[in-house]
Amino acid sequence: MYPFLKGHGTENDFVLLPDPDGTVHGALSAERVRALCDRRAGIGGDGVLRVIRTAAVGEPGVGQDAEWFMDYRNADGSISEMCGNGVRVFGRHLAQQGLVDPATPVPVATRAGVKVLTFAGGAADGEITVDMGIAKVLEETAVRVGERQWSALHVDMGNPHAVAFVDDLADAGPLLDAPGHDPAVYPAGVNVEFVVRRAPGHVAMRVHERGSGETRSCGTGACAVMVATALADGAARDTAYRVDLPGGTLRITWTADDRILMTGPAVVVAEGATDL
Ligand SMILES: N[C@H](CCC[C@H](N)C(=O)O)C(=O)O
Repeated sequence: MYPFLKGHGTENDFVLLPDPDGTVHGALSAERVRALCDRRAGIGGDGVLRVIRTAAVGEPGVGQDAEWFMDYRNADGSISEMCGNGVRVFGRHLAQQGLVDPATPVPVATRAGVKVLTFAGGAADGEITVDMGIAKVLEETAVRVGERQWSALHVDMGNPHAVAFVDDLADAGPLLDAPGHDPAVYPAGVNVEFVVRRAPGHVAMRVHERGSGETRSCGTGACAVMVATALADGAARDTAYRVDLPGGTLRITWTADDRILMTGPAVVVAEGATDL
């Protein structure tokens, strides 16, 4: 048996695996990740967050400029560079375990670089703001669901996104299969977001995540949505956007120095042991 915890950020939920020195799970197989995320035969989750010291990772490009590394895996076992909701839950766990001090900014290493977390409350309460870094705005592309097609904007938040504005969030129907996309634009797959405007500075979205299917929320996706909307609106920098998702609300700002700040909740709901 080995320990796990369960947590979520706006109902994007994760299985956390404490593995500080990397000796519990070794390479952490895709098969184990799938078993853990299985909502019937396993614990259930949109992904796995392995909690490992950066010094124990040994992956190229994972710098030593943060003590902890978030080893993120999608529910299908695939690796992604970054998870916005996940990094807030990751930080909540570190603070609750007394492994970091929530009174000061907390750097977390990821495959998309170091993200710095700022806690509004203490270790166990209050929202968390993540400096998500610089958004890369790339080309116009398209996504297809069934017979429908929409133009979309390719935004890179460390992971790939296609943001499509729709008239009604139901237009995309039951997002059971991955929306079609141009493999030349997204050779490693893509997270697809459908957005409607609610009011100035206020949008609502649904998301089909690469490697996890439709989820209740996607932090990097909400950032990509905010960037696409702010560009379309011609919004000034430092304009705060409210992004409503099926699982909750995130607040996102594109700062004057071009960084994306995302603020939202993070909760650890359970802990246990498993031999999955
Ligand atoms: N499925 C995404 C990773 C998780 C992103 C999402 N859960 C978030 O909160 O950013 C991908 O393969 O790029």
